[in-house]
Amino acid sequence: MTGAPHELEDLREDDLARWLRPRARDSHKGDHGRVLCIGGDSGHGGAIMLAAEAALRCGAGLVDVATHVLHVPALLARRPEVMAQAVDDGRVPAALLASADVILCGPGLGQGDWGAAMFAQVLDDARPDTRLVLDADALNLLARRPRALPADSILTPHPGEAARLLGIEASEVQRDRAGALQGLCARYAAVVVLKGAGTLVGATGRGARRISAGNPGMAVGGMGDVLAGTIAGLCAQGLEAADAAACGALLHACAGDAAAGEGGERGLLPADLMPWLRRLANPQATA
Ligand SMILES: NC(=O)C1=CN([C@@H]2O[C@H](COP(=O)(O)OP(=O)(O)OC[C@H]3O[C@@H](n4cnc5c(N)ncnc54)[C@H](OP(=O)(O)O)[C@@H]3O)[C@@H](O)[C@H]2O)[C@@H](O)CC1
Ligand SMILES: Nc1ncnc2c1ncn2[C@@H]1O[C@H](COP(=O)(O)OP(=O)(O)O)[C@@H](O)[C@H]1O
Repeated sequence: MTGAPHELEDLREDDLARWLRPRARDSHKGDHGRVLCIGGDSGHGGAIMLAAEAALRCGAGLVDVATHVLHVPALLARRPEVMAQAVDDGRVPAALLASADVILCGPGLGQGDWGAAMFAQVLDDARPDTRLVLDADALNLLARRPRALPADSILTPHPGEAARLLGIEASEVQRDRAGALQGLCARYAAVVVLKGAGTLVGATGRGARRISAGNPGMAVGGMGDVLAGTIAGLCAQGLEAADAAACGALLHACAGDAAAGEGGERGLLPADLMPWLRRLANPQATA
């Protein structure tokens, strides 16, 4: 993000090619990063599955998942490429934390003891150079007990979560989305993606970016989980935090529009975005 703090840059689909360059012919999976997805408490297994699949479809080299024991068979049946580990005691295996380039924490995590313990473990024990993407219940836990975050952490609140993080009402966030974005970046010293129609992406001291792609068909449970996985997958491939957040939000919104173009907005499902994420993540191939 290069703009002065007061500038607002509108991003369009063409901008994807700025960040999504062709791969080196001799690259291997280790070059494309390892993402650890943490979440999916009882009743919310789909959230972490969608996030993990999105990370893979955006090109992450390796994806681990730490989730509730109940969800492991379904996850592996749907996506055998994911390396899933059951966590029943609220402790993520140390080896998983140590090997992650990016940790996505929050989709379906819940706010009970199980999720809270893993969230605290991530903040306490992740390597200092591991990038964090915090979504959904990780944001709710952070709002309940604010803590300093590692540099360049990425937060992906919807207006309800943004309101909890700022201690205000969601209607106030929506009345002044740019102000709320600025407030979140400053309060948490993080890169922030404020979701919703006209998603805004910001980071302290830099101009915000706005994404007008996306459509109301995307207003359905699980769509934000796909976004979080998308951003984590791009981060793992070496994009800087602010660029991974902007590129991920743009890619996700354009995939939502492409998928809606096929069958309409109403009834659009988060999983419908997966083939489009892949296609749009290779802009040179589709140009
Ligand atoms: N398949 C799965 O496994 C799925 C699992 N999921 C997982 O479930 C977990 C909890 O998710 P959740 O949806 O229950 O809680 P959350 O999103 O905080 O909503 C609660 C309240 O917040 C508000 N609010 C929300 N959006 C708003 C907006 N745009 N603008 C303004 N306000 C907004 C709104 O309050 P209201 O305005 O109705 O008072 C709403 O009722 C989480 O971990 C997630 O990953 C889901 O992703 C679904 C699919
Ligand atoms: N009307 C809309 N226009 C554009 N994008 C939307 C619209 N409604 C929702 N979205 C997008 O869909 C996603 C919804 O995320 P979120 O509310 O976190 O859902 P969930 O928590 O169920 O996964 C966000 O990326 C948001 O920007």
